Amino acid sequence: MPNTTFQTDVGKIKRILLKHVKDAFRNEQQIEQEWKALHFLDKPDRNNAIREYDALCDLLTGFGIELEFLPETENTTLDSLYPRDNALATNGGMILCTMGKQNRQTEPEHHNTFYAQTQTNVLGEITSPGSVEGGDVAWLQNNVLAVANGYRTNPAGIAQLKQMVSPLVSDFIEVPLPHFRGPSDVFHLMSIISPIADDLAVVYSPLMPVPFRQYLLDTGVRLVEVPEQEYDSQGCNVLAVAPGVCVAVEGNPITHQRLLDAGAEVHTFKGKDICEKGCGGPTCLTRPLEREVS
Ligand SMILES: NC(=O)NCCC[C@H](N)C(=O)O
Repeated sequence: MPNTTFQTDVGKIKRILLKHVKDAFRNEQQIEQEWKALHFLDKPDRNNAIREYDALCDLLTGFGIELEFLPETENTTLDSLYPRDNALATNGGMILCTMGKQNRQTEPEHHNTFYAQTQTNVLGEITSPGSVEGGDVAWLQNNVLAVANGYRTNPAGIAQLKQMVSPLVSDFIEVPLPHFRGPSDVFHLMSIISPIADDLAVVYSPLMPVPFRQYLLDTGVRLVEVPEQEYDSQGCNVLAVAPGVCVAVEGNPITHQRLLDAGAEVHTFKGKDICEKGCGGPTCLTRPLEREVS
């Protein structure tokens, strides 16, 4: 029997937490009121977003993944579509985040309710003034946790996280992020890397700190480079549903071909209204809860 683990971003996903777009984008009025303030690139079309989201759910179900859904909530914004950012998965339990983006502060409490209802263990919570967003945290091979230091995840949050996970990890790597487009932009660790298998990752090298990129190479990770023209269309944000098996948003043909050339399997979905406009790819849309050790 394969073992379950929470400390990988590439093991075969057994159970995943989502927030359906019909519940995150509750109605036209909410979309109209929020999209500019949240820095969406354009106003989402709710009906098309629902079609795209249902197709993504079908794709995930096709891999035998058990889907769980956060409920509709009055006090969350369009950004609650991206539950990866609200919580981290560890073998000691889930860690609730404190969001760096002010308009997302209420999202983690709904994860807490869900975890209580489903008897999912919670290890702890990042508390203010610390902030950590799940998109800034990735598991690498050999139980190494990489955490970005940027506009969404700050040193106080990193210190809390480090203390919480120290008995669970073999190493804890801090990755300083550049300013790039500034604090209003969404720029996470997973904007520059998506682990695909223990020895394979999709990366956007122009924005990677050299020591982090070198660490990956030194530990035997092959890098699939995202070209500049596919960065804004979430080319670098790819969800591994099993080692070497990827789910990616349509429209990044160069990255996808490079993944195929590296021996990966690529499954695409349409993400104009659920990915591109809100600046969140498939890793952001999903909070894997359990994976299998490969
Ligand atoms: N992990 C991610 O990259 N999440 C994307 C979140 C997008 C959302 N519009 C945000 O600004 O937080």
